[in-house]
Amino acid sequence: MTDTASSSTPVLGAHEPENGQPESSHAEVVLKAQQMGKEYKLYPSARQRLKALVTGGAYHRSHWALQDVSFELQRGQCIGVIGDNGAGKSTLLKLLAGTLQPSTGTLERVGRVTAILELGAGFHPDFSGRENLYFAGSMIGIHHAQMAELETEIVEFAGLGDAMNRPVKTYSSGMVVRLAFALMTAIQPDVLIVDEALAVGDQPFQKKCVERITAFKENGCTILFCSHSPYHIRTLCDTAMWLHKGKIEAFGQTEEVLGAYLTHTRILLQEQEQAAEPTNEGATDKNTEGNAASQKPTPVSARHADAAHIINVEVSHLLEDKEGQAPLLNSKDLIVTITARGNGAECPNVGFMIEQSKGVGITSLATHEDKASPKQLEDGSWQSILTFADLPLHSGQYVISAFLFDESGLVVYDEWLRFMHIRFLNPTLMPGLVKLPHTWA
Ligand SMILES: Nc1ncnc2c1ncn2[C@@H]1O[C@H](COP(=O)(O)OP(=O)(O)OP(=O)(O)O)[C@@H](O)[C@H]1O
Repeated sequence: MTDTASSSTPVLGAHEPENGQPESSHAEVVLKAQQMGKEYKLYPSARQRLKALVTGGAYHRSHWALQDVSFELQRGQCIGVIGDNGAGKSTLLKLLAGTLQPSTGTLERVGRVTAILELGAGFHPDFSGRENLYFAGSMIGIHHAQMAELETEIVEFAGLGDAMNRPVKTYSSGMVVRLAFALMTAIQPDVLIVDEALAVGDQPFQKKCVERITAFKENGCTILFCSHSPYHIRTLCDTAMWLHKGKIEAFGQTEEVLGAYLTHTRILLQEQEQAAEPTNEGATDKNTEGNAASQKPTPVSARHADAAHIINVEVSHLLEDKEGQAPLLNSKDLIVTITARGNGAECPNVGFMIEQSKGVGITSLATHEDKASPKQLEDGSWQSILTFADLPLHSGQYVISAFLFDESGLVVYDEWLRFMHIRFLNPTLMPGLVKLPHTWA
């Protein structure tokens, strides 16, 4: 694959203020992207690429790694960038670092931007670690005299001992990370961009890096941090950006965005597992055929031709479906309004059940059990509004059912079995299914 928009890509990069803009501690916004996009041009062969260069013709296929990305970063913010493989994270970081140019849109940056991207690629493999400090340092604007002052501190942080005098090509990837991180963070930048660097180092070194990043942040440095590790994102970042297929899917408080992303990954995993398993679910549950259409709320008439009694079940605060996903409950409270018709003047009872999407039951409730009869409406129908305040479920996908019983609660008149799938995001991320009432002593 080729990128015609970029020339050779310096991967350890630090950039001085652009447009002659002075570094200012008053400027709150340090990075501003507007409708930024990145197109990679893919040529079927080197010959086609050459032909395109010579003739100016279009012999490529476009691949938009990023599209319509707009956001602002403020001084002192620490942003975690998350997303599936190929979502566009590295491309975004390279654009922000200035090692790639956007194909569309604009990017404004203030101050010194330092990026730790593909580690070690800025080092000369035949030079020793120590020589590389001067070599790679000069490429990021640290001149010889300044490096002589910084050298001791960098060598100490890297903790490579005598290996500093060996050629970098003999280093393990962990050793390269140590050297690169120590060098790139020797001078605090205004914006620090880190792409997965911490995933390579060992635990004690990761801790040192986290401490340095935290200290930078406290000193007002803006940090962009791409990682597949929810732990690191949560520890370091106050804000998170979820990139999905080259677009911003969510941007906001870390817990919320991470929660949404983890739910997405769990659902993906579940779908992959289901696709891998031979399924006989259809035999056990005729109402959930496992396709996206069966997960959408459907009017009763379409659902059960013979369901004469339950007129409507409405769940409040549901966000619209996205790409065939179950709708998302956009509230901490689950509020369900069940409207039903009884038998003549009889006051019926209604029931409600929540299950995990795979059919693991969580709770079943009924008005006759709770001694909470439905209220009669003017048109003669009956209505119950069920509220689960501060829903104690963990993030995940759930399926709900509604039932209509007779006055005694013994006869089932009608049922909407697993008629609606919903997703719920609990901002607190904990493993498990439900947060049980509890006390600590
Ligand atoms: N130089 C390139 N030429 C063509 N396509 C590219 C190039 N670099 C990346 N891509 C494509 O752009 C998309 C985004 O890639 P990118 O590396 O930014 O994703 P990512 O989110 O960092 O993925 P990962 O988590 O796997 O590192 C992918 O489809 C990738 O195949």
